[in-house]
Amino acid sequence: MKTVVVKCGGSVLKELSQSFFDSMKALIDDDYQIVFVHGGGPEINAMLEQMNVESEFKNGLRVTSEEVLQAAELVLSGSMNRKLVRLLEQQGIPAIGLQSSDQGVLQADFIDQEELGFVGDVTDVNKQVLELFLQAELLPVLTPIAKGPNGTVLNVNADHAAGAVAYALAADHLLMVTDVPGVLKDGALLPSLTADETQALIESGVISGGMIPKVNTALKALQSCGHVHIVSGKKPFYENGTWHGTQFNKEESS
Ligand SMILES: Nc1ncnc2c1ncn2[C@@H]1O[C@H](COP(=O)(O)OP(=O)(O)O)[C@@H](O)[C@H]1O
Ligand SMILES: CC(=O)N[C@@H](CCC(=O)OP(=O)(O)O)C(=O)O
Repeated sequence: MKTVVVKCGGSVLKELSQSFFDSMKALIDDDYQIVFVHGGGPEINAMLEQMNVESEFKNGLRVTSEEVLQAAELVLSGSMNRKLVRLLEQQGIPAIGLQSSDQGVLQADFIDQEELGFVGDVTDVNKQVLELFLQAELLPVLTPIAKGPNGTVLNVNADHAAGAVAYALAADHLLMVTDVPGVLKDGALLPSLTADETQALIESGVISGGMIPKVNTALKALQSCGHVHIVSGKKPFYENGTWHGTQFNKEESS
């Protein structure tokens, strides 16, 4: 069985199109098993605004105080996870929502507690739990909240969480679904990128903001995962065995 890890950004969760779900069903028909990891950054921002709590990002990571962590958990597990599971079930795709700190589905360590607070990098994934659900033909839907050391709970960037899951499962494909058709340059889609080309686009500022953790995850994932794609959730991403969006390729050895 081939495995695809799908990361869905908060920017597009509300706008997933019917054609996106048709591509999901096409993958299932072609015998792929799927694990979902979702974000919810914009929704956490909205919640923090309502609470009058300031929030700051450093290198694409949200500085997470205890108060921010509570809001993030509330939004991610209480709202975004529920919405995504229901959407999948409405489409006839049996899914199960998992709060990833439970049973150490995701385990993480602090990145830099002083600088970032309760923010983690995934150190381990409880594959057994995921495999249990996959065997039962239930699509696991994971929050990017991890079990930290000494009873802590850590906020993980959802792109990084998806990369870690793809690595742990030795997934064949990592798909990062966002609100743009892929990596763009001057408005045009770049259908394929090597690591060197991607690095040059970051340095020239063509790739910026939220696209940076995404492409960095893509490059890291290439070390363990055969195929990495950034695609739009508003359009079909897989049709008749063909993948759309930007595909990342290992450098050709010279
Ligand atoms: N070169 C680029 N090509 C496409 N999008 C880019 C690029 N550079 C920056 N971006 C921005 O990255 C955004 C996607 O990242 P983000 O908003 O964090 O998405 P998500 O919530 O899906 O993780 C796009 O909406 C776009 O504004
Ligand atoms: C540490 C960190 O930055 N965590 C992210 C988790 C959600 C996320 O990554 O959501 P998107 O995929 O929609 O950006 C946050 O708090 O926003």
